[in-house]
Formats: sequence, structure tokens, C-alpha cells
Amino acid sequence: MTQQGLFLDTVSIALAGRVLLSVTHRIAPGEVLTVMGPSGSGKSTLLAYIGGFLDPAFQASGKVFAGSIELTALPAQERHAGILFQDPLLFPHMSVAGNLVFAIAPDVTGRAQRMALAEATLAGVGLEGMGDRDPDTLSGGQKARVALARVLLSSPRALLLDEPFSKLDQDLRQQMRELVFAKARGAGLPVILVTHDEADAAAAQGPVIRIGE
Ligand SMILES: Nc1ncnc2c1ncn2[C@@H]1O[C@H](COP(=O)(O)OP(=O)(O)OP(=O)(O)O)[C@@H](O)[C@H]1O
Repeated sequence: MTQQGLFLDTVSIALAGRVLLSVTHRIAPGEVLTVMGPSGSGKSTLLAYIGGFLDPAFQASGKVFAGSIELTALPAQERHAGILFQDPLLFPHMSVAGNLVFAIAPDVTGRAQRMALAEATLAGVGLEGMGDRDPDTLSGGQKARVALARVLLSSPRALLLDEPFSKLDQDLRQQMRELVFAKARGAGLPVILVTHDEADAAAAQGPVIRIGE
């Protein structure tokens, strides 16, 4: 996929007639925009709007573009907004490789080819040879890496990070965010990072917007 920025064009979201946030911002390929703000200010809601799963209780307007593609004109499954949540949300009844193969686009055909792609992506996040493992046997940091591998395999147009590091201890947190930012830079993916943590924001080395303050 060619490198594309993300453009939030006069995005405005309200709840019960009260405007939660208004944002216009361009994020370059590989750049991280950090979004901070108090609990309940609408950070997750912004990601839900971009991803296409905003609850109908909200009133939203504005467009979101990935390069020249208007994501807000597409159904959620066609947006390819690569979202990572606080919880890695792995399927417990599938192996690690199974969790990854599931995310690969159907145009990669053949079981061997799909498994090879999954294994290579696993190796790229530091989990070489762990495809056969059951997700329940992994540590929290390893699960977070599997979730990252899965999102990278899903042909994302952007990475939307909803506090994905917050359950990890300090060292792991630092390692994981460096890995995510390096992967985003390598793939030329624009990133939105929702966090409460100033150290995350500093590590992102990009612009910071604060909502609800
Ligand atoms: N489905 C919903 N229906 C009605 N209100 C909702 C719904 N989901 C969230 N809200 C409200 O919308 C506001 C924004 O919520 P949101 O989860 O985006 O905040 P946040 O900034 O991500 O908070 P936190 O930092 O605690 O995760 C909050 O007041 C929340 O209670």
C-alpha cells in the first residue's frame, strides 16, 4: 500500500447537543498525533468516528481522508482503520498464528502463503516461532505484540491507538511504544495515539492536541 497521510477535516462530535470536540488536523505518513484530555472528553469517540463504529447516540460531522480516499464515505470494514485497544482482544480458541491469519486480506491465497506471512510478521514483532502457542499462555506484553502483528497484517491505512500501552508495566510500555512507532514509520502509517500519559506523548515526538480542557 502506498504511503498516505490522514486528514481530519472539520470533524465535530456532539453528545446531547453539547460539542465534545472539533478538530481539523493533517497527520503525515509515519507521524504520530497524540490526543490527550480528561476522562470522558471524547478521545475514544473520535477514534470510533474514524473507524466507522460511532454509537448513534452521538451527532458527528466532518470528513476523514486517508490520502485521497474518504474513509467517512465507506462502511467500517472497508476503512482499514487499524485499531489497537487497551485489551489485545485475541481469540482464545485460536492459536497465535490463527489469530493473525484471520486478519490477512483474502487476496493472499493459499494456506502456506498465509501462514508464512503470519510467521514473518510475528518475527517482526519479536515473537519468532510462537505461532503455535495458545494466546492464554502468553504474557501481557506478548499478547500486545500479537495484537500489533494482527493489525499490521490487516492492510491498515492508519493506526488508531486507544491507550494500548496502559496495562503494561513501565519497561514493557516503553518497548512496546517504540516498536509500534517504528513499525508505523517503517510502513508510512499515520498514527493517532490516545493516552493519559505524558511519557507516551513525549515518545511519540509529534504534535499533541488536548480536547475537553
Ligand atoms: N454509547 C454511548 N452513549 C452515550 N454516551 C456515551 C456512549 N459512549 C460514550 N459516551 C459518553 O461520551 C463521552 C465521551 O466518551 P469517551 O469514551 O470518548 O471518552 P474518553 O475521552 O475516551 O474517556 P477515557 O479517557 O475515560 O477513556 C463520555 O461522557 C461518555 O460517558
